[in-house]
Amino acid sequence: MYEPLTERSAIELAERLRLFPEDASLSCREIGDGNLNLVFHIVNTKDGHGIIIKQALPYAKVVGESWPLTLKRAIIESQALRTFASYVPEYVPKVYYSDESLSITVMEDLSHLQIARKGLIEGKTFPLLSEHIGEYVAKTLFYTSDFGMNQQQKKQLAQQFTNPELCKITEDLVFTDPFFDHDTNHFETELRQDVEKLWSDDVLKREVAKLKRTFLTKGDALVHGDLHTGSIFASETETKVIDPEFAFYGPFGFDLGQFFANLLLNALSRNEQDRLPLFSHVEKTWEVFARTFSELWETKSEEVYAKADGFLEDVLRETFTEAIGFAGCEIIRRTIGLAHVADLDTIEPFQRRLDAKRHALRLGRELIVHRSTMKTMNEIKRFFEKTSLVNN
Ligand SMILES: Nc1ncnc2c1ncn2[C@@H]1O[C@H](COP(=O)(O)OP(=O)(O)O)[C@@H](O)[C@H]1O
Ligand SMILES: CSC[C@H]1O[C@H](OP(=O)(O)O)[C@H](O)[C@@H]1O
Repeated sequence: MYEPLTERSAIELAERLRLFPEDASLSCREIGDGNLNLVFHIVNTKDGHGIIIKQALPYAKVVGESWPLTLKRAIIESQALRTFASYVPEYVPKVYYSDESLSITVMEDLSHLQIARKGLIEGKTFPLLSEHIGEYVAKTLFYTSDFGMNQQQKKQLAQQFTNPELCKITEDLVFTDPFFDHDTNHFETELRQDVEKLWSDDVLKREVAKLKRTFLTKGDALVHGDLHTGSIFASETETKVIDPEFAFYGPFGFDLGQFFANLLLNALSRNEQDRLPLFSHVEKTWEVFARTFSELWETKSEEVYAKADGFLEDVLRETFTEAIGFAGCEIIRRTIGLAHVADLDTIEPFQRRLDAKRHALRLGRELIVHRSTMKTMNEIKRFFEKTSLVNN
């Protein structure tokens, strides 16, 4: 049954599904710019109305057929979008249709918005981004956790979202390969000395090992699993989170950590005077997350220990520490691992790019190693400045 779609067969599929009026005149373009999947944008040229058909390939697009990858990720993605929509419909695209045998999700066209990473690289700030993402993360985590849903149902949901192949990608590419001399890594020859220093840093490795263990074992809630700024569409007023094919039952701090890291990666690409909006986004995301999660905990939790003195504070503290450590791993892997980010890779001139990447490696390390002693999110700015010192 499965066959990769073409622009022609994607239009035929849209017609068969009757997603447009009978007299529509459809055009289609494959616009996928991610690492893994095909994305078809189909538009009715008569009224400009569009839809998106996303299809998984049986391999990782960025590497090719030599890296086979489960098609099951498409059904995980459509089910995750639907699950998240039940808690935060305003922050996810509508799913119109999905088909497991074709590995497709047909969804709302968000082309009126811009991928946040692209906008941030252009210097935009998206004023509501952190407020929206803080609320999105708080609600999706709380409502899918043992605090916000029936604990028996949670176990069933966790089973449904068992996602071993995609988790393995993260275990390798985020938590392992960048910290060893592995052939998936790639980086500028000029960074070799800095990278080798990292590979021989036993203090760092011990801390990354603990973070990897947390990722492997801690099933707090249904996490998005790949919440970087390329997975977020935004405008001045709207925010939508796409691409949850890495969703699984993971630690509370994971999505926050990925998001913080990608904000900081953008800050690393900017001149000093233009970084403040990114630090503000990090602080605001945490503030909104902690406030929303606490309100839900106090008003909606059915867990008897939710009322235990200090328990909420303990959970928030643990989430905060995890998020900072995960952010450090994500910063390092996006600098020297397999999957880079345009924020760093497009910095010109070359010397400035190298400086920013060295800064990224120092910042990532400090966040990982000192995560337990950090008390407030505004300390991230202090670490950022401390690690920018040229003679560091
Ligand atoms: N709902 C959507 N509306 C408009 N464009 C989309 C939508 N979903 C994805 N895209 C486009 O396709 C690109 C790749 O999508 P993404 O889900 O990130 O794919 P991958 O899983 O391969 O990373 C996005 O960067 C965006 O340009
Ligand atoms: C071989 S997958 C590499 C990388 O790609 C994923 O991101 P995306 O699908 O959003 O481009 C994920 O971050 C993986 O770690």
